Amino acid sequence: MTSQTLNIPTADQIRRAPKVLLHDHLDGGLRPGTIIEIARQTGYDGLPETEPDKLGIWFREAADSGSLERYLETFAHTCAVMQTREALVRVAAECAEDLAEDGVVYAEVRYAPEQHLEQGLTLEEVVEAVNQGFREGERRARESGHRIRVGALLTAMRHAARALEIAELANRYRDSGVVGFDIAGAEAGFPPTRHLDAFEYLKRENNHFTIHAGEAFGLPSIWQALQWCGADRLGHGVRIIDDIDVADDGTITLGRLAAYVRDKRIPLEMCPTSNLQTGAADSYAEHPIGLLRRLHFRATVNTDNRLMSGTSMSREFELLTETFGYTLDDMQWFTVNAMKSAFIPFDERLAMINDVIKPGYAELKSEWLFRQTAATSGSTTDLG
Ligand SMILES: O=c1[nH]cnc2c1ncn2[C@@H]1O[C@H](CO)[C@@H](O)[C@H]1O
Ligand SMILES: [Zn+2]
Repeated sequence: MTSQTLNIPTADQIRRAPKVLLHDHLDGGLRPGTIIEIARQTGYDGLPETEPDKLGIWFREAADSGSLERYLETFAHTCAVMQTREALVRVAAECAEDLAEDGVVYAEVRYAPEQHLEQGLTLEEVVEAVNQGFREGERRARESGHRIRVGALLTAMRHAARALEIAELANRYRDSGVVGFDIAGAEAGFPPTRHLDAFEYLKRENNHFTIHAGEAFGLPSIWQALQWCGADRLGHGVRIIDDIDVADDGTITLGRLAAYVRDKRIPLEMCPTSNLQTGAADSYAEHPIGLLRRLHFRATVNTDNRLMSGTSMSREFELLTETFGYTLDDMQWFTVNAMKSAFIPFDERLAMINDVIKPGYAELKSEWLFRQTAATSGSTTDLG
């Protein structure tokens, strides 16, 4: 047996390993208890449950519908309690804290400012409140011994018509906590080219954006996102699998689009559990991430919506480890892929890889080596 096949991480090692998250929705990751408290404070009486455990289960079950449209209906409740400055600061701070606690060292967290204006906040006030929350959460995480950096991605809703306005907002705050732009929401019937003006604007500004594509709709959506809109990354992108042919004898042939995605190292923000819930994949074992990793696509692992999917970065890696037998080396590969694909400047990404990620994994691997040596020399030392 080689070390490759042996250094499968334990759940505890997965949690302690430095992780990088590129695709996480702020309004998809609230603590159930927080939703209940803010609903009480602000007089929102539409919650389906008023006890935290039950509410958490309700979100997971309601999101487990097999359809993206139904999955998205659950966000009405989280957005309803994210309409005041105080609520946004709190939710963002808790998001940063929760991610740090889970071992995430760098995260890009997205939300749609246009969904937080119901009680009179302006777009700018929304962005500033969320930024304040992220800074507060980073500080609290540091105090409890965790190190995390969080950048915001501003999302425009693809069924609406505010993409250019939101892209301009992202550009205005690019040196103050906002690292890029995204579009989200129902995919079928809302092609990314509807928002071409926003993407062209951002390109002229040398700014960065990702596009949810190839989740609930197939190759045409991915093709438009890349070749018409010029996306730097793909949110999900799982349907790229439709352009990869695996013959009975195992021969693999990439179509032109899949070859382009791999050749150009286009990052795929993959979210396995979310994909199972919306019907974009049938099981973990059949999730395209297995094949895409083997073919060396620039695949990354993400949570999408921790509340609706009942997940975390550690949980996603545990599931992948159980399914595909991934080792610490695989986990490091996904993590370095993600860090390389982040929207912060190159020198800062490099510093994260060299100063945080590589030393973190080296330490975990040395624990494993030490345990192997102890085992072969008959020692019973338990390294915990
Ligand atoms: O997986 C997804 N696909 C498409 N849209 C999504 C997904 N998850 C969340 N949102 C949408 O993005 C908005 C801003 O965060 C959320 O309110 C939700 O409507
Ligand atoms: Zn998403």
